[in-house]
Amino acid sequence: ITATTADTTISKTKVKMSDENKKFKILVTHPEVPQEGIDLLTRDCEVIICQNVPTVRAEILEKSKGVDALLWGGHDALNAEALDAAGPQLKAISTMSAGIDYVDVAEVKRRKIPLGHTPIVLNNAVADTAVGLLLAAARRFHEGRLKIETDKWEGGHLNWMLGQDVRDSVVGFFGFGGIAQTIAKRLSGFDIDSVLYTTRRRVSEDIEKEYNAKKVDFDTMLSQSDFVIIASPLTKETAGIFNATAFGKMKKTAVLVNIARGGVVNQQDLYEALKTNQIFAAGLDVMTPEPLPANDPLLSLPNLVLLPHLGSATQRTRADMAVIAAHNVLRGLAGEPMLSPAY
Ligand SMILES: O=C(O)[C@H](O)CO
Repeated sequence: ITATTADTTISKTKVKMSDENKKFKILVTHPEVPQEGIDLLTRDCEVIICQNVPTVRAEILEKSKGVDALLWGGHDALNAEALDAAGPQLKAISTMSAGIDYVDVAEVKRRKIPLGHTPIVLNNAVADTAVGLLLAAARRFHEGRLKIETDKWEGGHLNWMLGQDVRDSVVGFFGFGGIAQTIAKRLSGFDIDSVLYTTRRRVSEDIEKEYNAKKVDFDTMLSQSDFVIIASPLTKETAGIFNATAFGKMKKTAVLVNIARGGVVNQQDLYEALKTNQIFAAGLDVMTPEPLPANDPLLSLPNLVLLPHLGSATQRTRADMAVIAAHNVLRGLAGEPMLSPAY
């Protein structure tokens, strides 16, 4: 098994018993963690599973008391309070997500607790979602549906509801890790011209060559891209970076896609940019807050395609995430390096 392909066959990870020859105790904080992951944990350990959906913090804190490991199934804050509730015997934690913006990583690190997460196995599913949003926004799928619903289908025109072409376009990425590269791979099949990317570190020359990609600064990426795809983690540095100033630098024909975290975008500024046609359209899988209330002004925009954070939501991907998270936890308990360590 590797972190790239979650193989659900029997793993080689063998968990040693603790000193007292008792089984390690693991809390799974979400009742819907796929069985494939639970099966791995129950082979050698005692597993406690929280019962509430959506998760109830009090239940998680109560049940985590005295456990050796946590499989953190939801996006609840994983902070000092949660670590204190578990107690000093806690030896390993894994989330079941790629993004870990809800984890106080510094605090986990300070306590020297190995922390894992589940990137890579969701690259394909999230990239599919990104391409879907890009096409839907560029070709006005949501607006088209609204036209039909409101009896405004204007037959007979040649220039009605024209969208943006993907072929020969320049695609800009904010963040160019595994998910972004998987999106670029898919888009190369749409005959795009080139990729511009903004990251802290340059990717390898081989990767640049493969995707005809060039590292540029943020402003250049914004001003020269026909499509701008946000694929970066949410950090202090990236929070709200897509604001009025950024939208002002983008082409009027540009399409924005966000499959990362809602907090990277200043949503009020995005609303204005779409409402005033400063940019052409946007497709968001992530927003602030989640769930977005049904009366949010964003829902009134015809040039905005919205999805309720479905990026990694396929059966296979969820199962893969559970398997990787389970292996992370088991390896942490065994004192071995995790499959995908978060730090
Ligand atoms: O970060 C992730 O893994 C995705 O957003 C799904 O939670």
